[in-house]
Amino acid sequence: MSEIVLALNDLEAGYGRAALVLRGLSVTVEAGQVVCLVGPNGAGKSTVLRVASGLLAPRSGTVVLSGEDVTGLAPQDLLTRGLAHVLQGHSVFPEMTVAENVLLGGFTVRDGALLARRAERVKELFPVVGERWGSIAGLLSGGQQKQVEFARALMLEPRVVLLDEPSMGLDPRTTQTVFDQIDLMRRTGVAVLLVEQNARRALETADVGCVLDLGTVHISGPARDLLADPRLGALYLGGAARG
Ligand SMILES: Nc1ncnc2c1ncn2[C@@H]1O[C@H](COP(=O)(O)OP(=O)(O)OP(=O)(O)O)[C@@H](O)[C@H]1O
Repeated sequence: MSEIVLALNDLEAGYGRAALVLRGLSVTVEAGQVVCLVGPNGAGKSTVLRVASGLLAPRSGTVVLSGEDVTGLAPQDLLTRGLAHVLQGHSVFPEMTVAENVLLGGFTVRDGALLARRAERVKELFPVVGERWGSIAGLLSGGQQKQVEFARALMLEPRVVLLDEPSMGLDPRTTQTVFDQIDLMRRTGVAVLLVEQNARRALETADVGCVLDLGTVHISGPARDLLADPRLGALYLGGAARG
């Protein structure tokens, strides 16, 4: 078994005085593995990512990053420890250039030569980022902006990347590119925890799938098995499962 990079253990979390959204949820992600969370709207998928990245403190349970208990640390601290969160929707700074957006991701790197090497690496991984390096980010298409966000997230060479609905609003061809990039991240050894509405497409890319229901992991297993699981076919995959 590969190294467990991220372990979410028995999490309970919610917003204000409202009822708990997560009720004893546990998920682990290994190095070089894509784990996908699927489930109905409001199941708590984004909430899992918010707790993992420090945006929301859990009421109980732990977040363990590479063996270290990081529960309750701020997002900035988690980022410098190797956990990056690519939020839902577009989070590029539209008035800034692609270069400025990407280099922001390396904000803690003081060594200029190292920063330049990291920038070259992400340009290789995401060719469109290199091609549009000097362009104003807001002028790029949605799919291109998503790749700028991925590039920015990789500038600190994270061990784990949380991706919230990366294909949202993208056409099928661009969605394919985004999933190809997720596959590429995995092959560089990054652990990916992915939330996707497009459950079928996500499970086709993921190694492991977790179905959330009532604030906990209802079903989990190899993504390929879940794709063939009749319980999922009817509920989340838009019809009967393919055999
Ligand atoms: N900032 C917030 N304040 C209060 N309640 C919230 C907040 N964000 C989410 N919730 C509630 O928490 C529950 C889970 O939301 P969450 O966004 O995690 O679900 P999700 O599974 O990601 O849904 P979707 O697939 O629709 O994006 C929902 O009932 C939602 O209304």
